[in-house]
Amino acid sequence: MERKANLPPPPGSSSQIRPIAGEANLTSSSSSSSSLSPPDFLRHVHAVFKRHRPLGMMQSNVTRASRVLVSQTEPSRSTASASSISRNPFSKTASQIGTVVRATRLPNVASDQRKDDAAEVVTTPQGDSSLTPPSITGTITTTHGENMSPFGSPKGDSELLVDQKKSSFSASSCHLASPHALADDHLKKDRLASASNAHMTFQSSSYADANTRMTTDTRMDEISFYMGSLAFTEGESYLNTQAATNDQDPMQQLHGNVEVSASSAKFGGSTMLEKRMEQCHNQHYVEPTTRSSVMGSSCVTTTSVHSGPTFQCTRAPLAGQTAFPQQMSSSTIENSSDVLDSAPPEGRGSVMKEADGHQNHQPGLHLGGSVKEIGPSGDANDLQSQALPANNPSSNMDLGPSQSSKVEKAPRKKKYDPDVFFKVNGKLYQKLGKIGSGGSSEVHKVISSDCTIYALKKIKLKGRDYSTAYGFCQEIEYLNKLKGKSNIIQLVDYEVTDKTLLQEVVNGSTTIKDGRIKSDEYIYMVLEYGEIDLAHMLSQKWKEMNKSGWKLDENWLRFYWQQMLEAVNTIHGERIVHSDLKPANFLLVRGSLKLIDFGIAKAILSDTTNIQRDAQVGTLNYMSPEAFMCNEHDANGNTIKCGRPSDIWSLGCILYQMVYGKTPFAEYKTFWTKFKVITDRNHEIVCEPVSNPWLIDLMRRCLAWDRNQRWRIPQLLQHPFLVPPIPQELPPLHDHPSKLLMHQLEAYWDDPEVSRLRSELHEVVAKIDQGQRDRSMHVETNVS
Ligand SMILES: Nc1ncnc2c1ncn2[C@@H]1O[C@H](COP(=O)(O)OP(=O)(O)OP(=O)(O)O)[C@@H](O)[C@H]1O
Repeated sequence: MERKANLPPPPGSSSQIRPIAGEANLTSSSSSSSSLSPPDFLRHVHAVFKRHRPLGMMQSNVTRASRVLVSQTEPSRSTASASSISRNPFSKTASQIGTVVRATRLPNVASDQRKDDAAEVVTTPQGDSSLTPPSITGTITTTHGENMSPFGSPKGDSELLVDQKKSSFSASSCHLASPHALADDHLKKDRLASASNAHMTFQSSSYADANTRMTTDTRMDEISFYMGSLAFTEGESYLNTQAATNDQDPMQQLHGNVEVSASSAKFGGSTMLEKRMEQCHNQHYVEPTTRSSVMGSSCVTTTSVHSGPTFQCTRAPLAGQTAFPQQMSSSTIENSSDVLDSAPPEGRGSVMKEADGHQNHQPGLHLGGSVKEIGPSGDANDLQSQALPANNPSSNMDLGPSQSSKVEKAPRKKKYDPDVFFKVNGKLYQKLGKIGSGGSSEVHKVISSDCTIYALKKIKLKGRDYSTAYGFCQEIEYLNKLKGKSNIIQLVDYEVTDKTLLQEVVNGSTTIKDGRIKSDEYIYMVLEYGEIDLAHMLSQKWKEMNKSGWKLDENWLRFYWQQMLEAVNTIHGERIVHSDLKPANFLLVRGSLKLIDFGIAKAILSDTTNIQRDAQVGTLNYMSPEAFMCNEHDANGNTIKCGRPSDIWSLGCILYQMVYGKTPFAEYKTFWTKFKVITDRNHEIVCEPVSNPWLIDLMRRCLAWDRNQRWRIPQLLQHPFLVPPIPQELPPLHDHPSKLLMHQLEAYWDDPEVSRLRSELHEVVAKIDQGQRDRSMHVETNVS
């Protein structure tokens, strides 16, 4: 993004994670923010206009393993099989899904072949991206002493977001609510700003940066800091569109502002709201409105110069809720110009909808929350019922009786700056930075109008043939199938912009055999956002270990290994083989690993049938022998197929990497040397001794050359490395620790090294026993 440099810096440096404030901090930050006097506040605003924010660190520096796409060896075969079955990737039943066979993903091998060694954990990561933010709980005390209970949210960052918003909200409510009860400084602020006719609409959210997360103790001065970038950056489109509202009906503008005030006033009292409503209706004047907005990496800010200071804040909807009634800031934006739709994103997808997804707004939801809250009568429903018909953006303006007499204007064509926003199904997502890219896609961190952070995967279709593009859509199918599975990244929304492809997908067949997509078409996928992937975590871990000389942390390993197994078990249970398991495809989301990237996943036709690939794909360092030889024939003339065991092999490679810091075939640098050694059944994988011999056993179970010898996930979950055997007989507690140790060592009876240690220990224990006997005899003698 060309405008990166103009954004303010993230809340912490790229290499630091700011500590998350606890409850006390939240409270105090709320109040501190609210106590910032207007001159201070404005000074901060001015000051930050001069500051710059490097966003470059949003993009990962860690080199990653990349998938290799090898040209289809037997395309006709797979095509044939595909043609005989339903190929609708959006079909819902397991049997239908099982019949889907994907077309060759990328026809051009050379152009898509990527570096494959990059994921070695010793690569230098972006140093600061490995920390997992703790989720925040606690209550926030508003300026009115209300305790706002924390929101538990299952969404990516929403816990943090919500808390931050509440924190900001408390600051905002102090301006609007119960003006009579306001502290002097608040009154001064209000007057001062009113005198200058400065209406400031403030919308704030916090969310994680790619590398650091904004803590909940963000103060008003920090928030104003972020506001600084608004005049220079992405907010331009807002600025323009918001400013364009000057030609709107003045009453609409007034009502828009009144509504904001009112919504905020809800939290503390309505006196000021009523006064303002009255003022608006009686005076029939309007100030020229100038607005600008920015969403920096940690804050969304909207300012508008209008009448009276108003701070407002949104709260992100939680899963299961439709929208927050307090979603006023986005509503305000929507009021005047381009809309950040406040409708909850869950469960929407364009592919099954009409192709005109862009116009498929849900106007009732733009201001639904606010309208409910602020009917002049005070009845939450009276304005809701006045919602204008769909696709009429001005419906959001329908805020009071005075409007009904106005002449309706033609709906304004909504514009947005594509450099700043992505639009998916009519919903805008502001770009916050690129967080990754793969062979066929780029992934951006984005923020929605409800201040939720998402990852937006954008797959470029231009130049692809239709069958390849159709294949891309399968990722959507799998993610839909895996909806609700806690260890799989969740798909929130998606859109296929190419109408022909869309039609193909809806029809469930690729009728267009030839021809490429010529125009700029994309597949957009809005995904739950992951803070860091396992590749980064590993490199961070190894850096720490190298620095401190620590040995492998077995419990750390167990913790994540088990989660990886469970995630893969989930997809295998759904008859899906991932086919591209590698550390970069495990994302940490709120402390748990989740599986991503089903771009080359395959459905298993039945439990007894393996997948026959139409292309060799995967990431070389993690590719199983059979993946290299897929579609070839073995010594008995059988076709070599890939299935669940192929994923087990990849898991074995990841485990090996976690243990040794490199993949088992890392030293073989070229494709051909890798191919040769991996497909050689006599090649012995070197496993250096480690402190826990079960670990070596575990790796061997996963990396058995013969796929039939590899353990399945249920077995792996019971492997003694994860579930250490409990000694049959526990020694009495008063026994010497050496005896306890001996009992524990008995669990490892088959390890020669352990049995040597055990016999040594046995001698020690015998001596201890003898010593104890001698001592007790001595005591007895003395006593007698
Ligand atoms: N939901 C997400 N949250 C955060 N980061 C993500 C998310 N999805 C993807 N990424 C980042 O983007 C990178 C590329 O995404 P993904 O693997 O889905 O794309 P791809 O084109 O299939 O890549 P590849 O060809 O390497 O498999 C990931 O490695 C990860 O770092």
